[in-house]
Amino acid sequence: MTGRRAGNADHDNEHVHGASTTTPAGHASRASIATSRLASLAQHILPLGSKVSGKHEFDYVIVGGGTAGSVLANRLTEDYNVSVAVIEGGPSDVGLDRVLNLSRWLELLGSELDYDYTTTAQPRGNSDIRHSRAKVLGGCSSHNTLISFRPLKEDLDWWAQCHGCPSWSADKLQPYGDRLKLNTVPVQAQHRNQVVRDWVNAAAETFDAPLISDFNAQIVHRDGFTPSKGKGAGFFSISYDPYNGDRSSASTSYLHPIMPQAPRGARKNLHLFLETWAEKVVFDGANSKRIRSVQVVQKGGQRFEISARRDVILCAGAIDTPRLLLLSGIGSAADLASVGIECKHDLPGVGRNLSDHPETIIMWETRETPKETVMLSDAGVFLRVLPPSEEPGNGELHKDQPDMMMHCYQVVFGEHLKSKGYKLPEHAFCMTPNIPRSQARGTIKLASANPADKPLIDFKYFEDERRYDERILVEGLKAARKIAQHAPFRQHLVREVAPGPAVQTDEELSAYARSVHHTVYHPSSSCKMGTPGQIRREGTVSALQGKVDDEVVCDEKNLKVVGLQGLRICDASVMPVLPTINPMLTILMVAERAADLIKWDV
Ligand SMILES: Cc1cc2nc3c(=O)[nH]c(=O)nc-3n(C[C@H](O)[C@H](O)[C@H](O)COP(=O)(O)OP(=O)(O)OC[C@H]3O[C@@H](n4cnc5c(N)ncnc54)[C@H](O)[C@@H]3O)c2cc1C
Repeated sequence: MTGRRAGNADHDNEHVHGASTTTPAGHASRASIATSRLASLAQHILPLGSKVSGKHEFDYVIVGGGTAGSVLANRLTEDYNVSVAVIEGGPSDVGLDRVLNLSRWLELLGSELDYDYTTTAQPRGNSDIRHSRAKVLGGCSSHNTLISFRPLKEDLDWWAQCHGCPSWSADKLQPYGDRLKLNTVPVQAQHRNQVVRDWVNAAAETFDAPLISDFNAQIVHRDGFTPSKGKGAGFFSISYDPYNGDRSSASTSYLHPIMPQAPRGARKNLHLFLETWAEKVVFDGANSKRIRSVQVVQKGGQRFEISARRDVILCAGAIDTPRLLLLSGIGSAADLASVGIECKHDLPGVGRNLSDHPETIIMWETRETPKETVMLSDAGVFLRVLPPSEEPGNGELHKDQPDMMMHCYQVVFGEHLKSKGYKLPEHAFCMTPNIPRSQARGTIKLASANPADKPLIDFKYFEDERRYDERILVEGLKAARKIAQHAPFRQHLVREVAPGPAVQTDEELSAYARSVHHTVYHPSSSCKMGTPGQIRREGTVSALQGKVDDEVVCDEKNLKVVGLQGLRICDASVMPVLPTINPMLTILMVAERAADLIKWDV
């Protein structure tokens, strides 16, 4: 099995396509469709508070029914006097087994439910990475692996102390983790196989790292990785139903209970525009700094505007939120001019500061593939591989925190090995060292003024000034080899397939690591929040430190786009830097807190 497979024909979701794209204008024709399911779906097309005269107007318009968007849609509609529209590019996930069954996640990559972005050429990295981004209700939480970590205290305090975000310190954001609706539990006993059990023990014993039985309990209640100085190994916590393997995604947790099929029926103040693409945000004719509506186009080609009495909230993710802003004339005036778009609001930070967690891979041939698993990558290890003095920028805060993390895969996870000429075995075990605090910062720019053209995504992998990123991967590969020597785990391994025993020096390991590297699929920070006018305390380019940070896109107090009214952002793009851990729960928590800020209209 490689990382990608073409998706099946989507016969399992046809029942939601038509109804889900219904608009108020199309109400009568849709209601006549002769199925009770569609009739019930049609009920919530006339939300309280909206005008029905063919004009689509709501209190809030959320662009993107993904991870963060689902939380906001739920929380804002808790007040039945408030109407909310969600504009989602993909279909509903209701009834889609290959989405709802977590073990089938690999089938979704590269399918029609994936925007499947590519990158620009990466001179120091791998130019062949395809960045999956889900095109379905629930967004990436509907096709990811649902590994679920609460953020480290040190990461949130880093936002507060070093990145101009005092409102998002650990004491302010961490309590929102207790409010999350997902069912997050450590991988259950029936899903733990002997190979991964042996690997977890080998990792812990090799590095004298504690065995962690519940990562989130450790992070929230036991001082995280501080007592072990950045080390820990264990089975992950995953958001799933251990009984049947179903996803517990943002959609199943926050939207399904308030959609028409829910036992208690739909919230009538929630309107889902599915398979509807937001092309741009539209300025108010009478106020050049106020956003009035969103121009959308539906699958059938119907184009119209959806207006917000209060706010448009962009939740389209770290790639599509900056793309949408740029297409709307909000961004760097020079960059917009270069593609022939009139600049309506000069905001240079849009699409800058793009970050990711790059990972590399080391693979061994094994004799067989174990059967028990949640989703093929059930455990991980955190380590400290460089001395604290090497920690870039914020050494004090992160001196006792991990600087390298590895997932394991109990299958042949070899997309980039194959394309680089490695012959892949039938059975394999892989370790994938990644860079929790990568120093590379990239950009998202438009290729043209045509909204249909995919953007130019340049992560600038391994271009950081200090070459910190590649050193973490080199040390990660060495750590993986040490784990592989530990009994009884080593008895599962036949031979090292990639990079292979001939690759030994740091230079060789770095060249290999970078040539086959992949992504943990965590693009973020491309419309970062901060304090307008803040001075940069740290950054990857030393010459910019001490200068006013012109990359702030939204105000950390309220997530409003700097200099505009009626426009907020809430998704992975606002995090000023990625947290050390896999970010989904952090993004959900940001959305939970954003809902409060919006309700209180800060
Ligand atoms: C394969 C994969 C595995 C991952 N595994 C994990 C993991 O195990 N643990 C973890 O913590 N993180 C994981 N991640 C990362 C995590 O899922 C994402 O960081 C997170 O879900 C992003 O949330 P978001 O709200 O920013 O965006 P999304 O969840 O991507 O939501 C954006 C939504 O906006 C919609 N949209 C975009 N543009 C438009 C437009 N113009 N008009 C209308 N709709 C639009 C999209 O269809 C989508 O539904 C993984 C990601 C991937 C891709």
